[in-house]
Amino acid sequence: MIRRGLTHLAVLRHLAGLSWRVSRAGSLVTAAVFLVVAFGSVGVAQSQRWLIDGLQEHAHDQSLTWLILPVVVVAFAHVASTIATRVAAHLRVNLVQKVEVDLSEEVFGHVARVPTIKHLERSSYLDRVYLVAKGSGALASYGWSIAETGAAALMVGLSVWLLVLVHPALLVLGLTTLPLLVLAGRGQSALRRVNDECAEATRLEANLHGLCLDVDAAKEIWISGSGPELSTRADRLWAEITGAQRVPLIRGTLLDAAGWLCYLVGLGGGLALVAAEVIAGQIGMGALVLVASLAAQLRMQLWALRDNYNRAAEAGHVVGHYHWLRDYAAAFDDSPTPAPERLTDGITLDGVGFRYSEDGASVLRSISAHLPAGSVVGLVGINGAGKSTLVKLLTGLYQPTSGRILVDGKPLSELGARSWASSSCGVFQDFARLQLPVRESVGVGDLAALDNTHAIVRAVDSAGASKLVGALPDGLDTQLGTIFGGVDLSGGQWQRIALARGMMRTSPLLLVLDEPTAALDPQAEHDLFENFARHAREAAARTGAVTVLVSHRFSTVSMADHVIVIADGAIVESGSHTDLLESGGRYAELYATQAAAYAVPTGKGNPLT
Ligand SMILES: Nc1ncnc2c1ncn2[C@@H]1O[C@H](COP(=O)(O)OP(=O)(O)OP(=O)(O)O)[C@@H](O)[C@H]1O
Repeated sequence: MIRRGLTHLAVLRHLAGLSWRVSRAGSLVTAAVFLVVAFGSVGVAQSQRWLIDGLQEHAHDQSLTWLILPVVVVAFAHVASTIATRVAAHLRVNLVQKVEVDLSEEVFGHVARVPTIKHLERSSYLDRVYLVAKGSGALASYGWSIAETGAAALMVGLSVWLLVLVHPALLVLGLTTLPLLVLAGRGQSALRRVNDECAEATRLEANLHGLCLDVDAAKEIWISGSGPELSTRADRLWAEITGAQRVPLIRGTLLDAAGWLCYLVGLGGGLALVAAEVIAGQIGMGALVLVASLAAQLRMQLWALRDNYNRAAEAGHVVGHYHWLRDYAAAFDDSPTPAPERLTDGITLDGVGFRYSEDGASVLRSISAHLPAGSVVGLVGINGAGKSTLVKLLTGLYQPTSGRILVDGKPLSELGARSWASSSCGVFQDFARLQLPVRESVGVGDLAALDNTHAIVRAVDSAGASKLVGALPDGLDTQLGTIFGGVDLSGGQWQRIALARGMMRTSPLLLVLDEPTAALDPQAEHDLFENFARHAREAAARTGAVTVLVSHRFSTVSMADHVIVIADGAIVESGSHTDLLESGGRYAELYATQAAAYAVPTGKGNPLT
């Protein structure tokens, strides 16, 4: 409980800092106007009482000069309160919007700075990231919502106090406001719980609708005619979500109505009591006007208090998710030992096992192998054998569930995922099509060299993409992709751009090529490997880099120094291409099947050596 309170305080301090940073003057002026609003409405009621009491006191005076001051004060209080309320709302919205922009950047910054991908592949993590991103608007106004809740509570308190001054029994009217506040909060918190539970369904619904607008999915959706079905499924999900929200919404409305009923009974009783006192001559007419005026204001103040409280509670709920994300990202900040400058021994897999979730099946089992510094290692296996998963572990995107990976004898887990990520480069089978100008789409492969045209041209050349880029209307400055009015590329051309991106780093310790040539024609593949061979040799000479090559094409795999065959998550064979062919095992079997199907040439020339 105390820890939770401290967490909320820390987040509030952080938000105040953000607000101060985006606009000092705005923060100060908003706070000042906000105080005027907080005390303004009580001032209005009090000045009205002063005016009415004055009327009774001077009932027999001929001169009306005493009236000037109270009338001016009442008019001023009204005008000031109305203007200040509008100005405060405007200033607040303006300030909160600016804070929200910073906060959203921060949230996506946290997501981007996590060097692993578990949080992007696990639905429970994605739900929380989604809830933080969706709630950043509420979170940005957390401080103001609390302050406005406090101010509204103060106004309610002052109004009740003025009522008690008229007659102590009116305290009961004040007490009748409590059920309204307590009951309204209950309904909202039940709704928040349902929204959390529906986070996955909400993401799925948005995803299904998004598919209908996705240019890559459009072809399949159109040919299969699945568009209406996808839309129906999305609508069904939406109906489920709104159905789940219905019960807490109805419950909340009923509780709200019960709270207001309680207040109205108190108000009726209070007005009747004061009217009786006025008739009996116990108190003045001004008191009745004050009670009527305060009762009207109290209703507005209660609305404000309830709404602000709900907003603050909503933001407070997001704090938990926000803090989780911050902690999760910060856990990767410590890099006790940076990655070495170069590899001397290589990378060792020591009994590595892995499963994607605690209750899921083992995807890798007891993998032990040594990948010598400067070598090219091929990974072979049928679909789903575990090759890409092993690559994810080698690049530090996931931690092994059992066993360890050693880099020059040091556990990879101790190197710090970020440091190791910046020492790795590569291309993955599900490469990204970054719809940016070519120089950026390639340059982001090494952020430090993003403005280095020479480095970008070299990478484009290494990926065999010079001819492609030369033919584009603005060369390196050509915008890629049609979403932003640029040029679209073929699958193989996109893959070359991804390859160029993967070749931006010139001194990596680990090069990964996971199905790098799947979309390339045979000539392009041959050219690419000649270029790649040069890149790998240079990297091996400079840093002792290990190259891991995943491919279903045996003409490609045969270029590796060492081949590891994986089946059902375990190593079933390893050795050189020649040795494995001679041993007549699993590798030879797969090779023969492919040779029969595609007539693979049997030449053993290896451009990597
Ligand atoms: N993010 C994930 N969450 C859960 N299971 C996964 C995930 N990614 C892969 N798997 C499972 O892990 C197993 C191995 O997948 P992996 O992608 O490593 O195989 P692969 O050998 O690279 O296959 P392919 O040749 O088809 O690329 C498969 O059964 C797959 O369903």
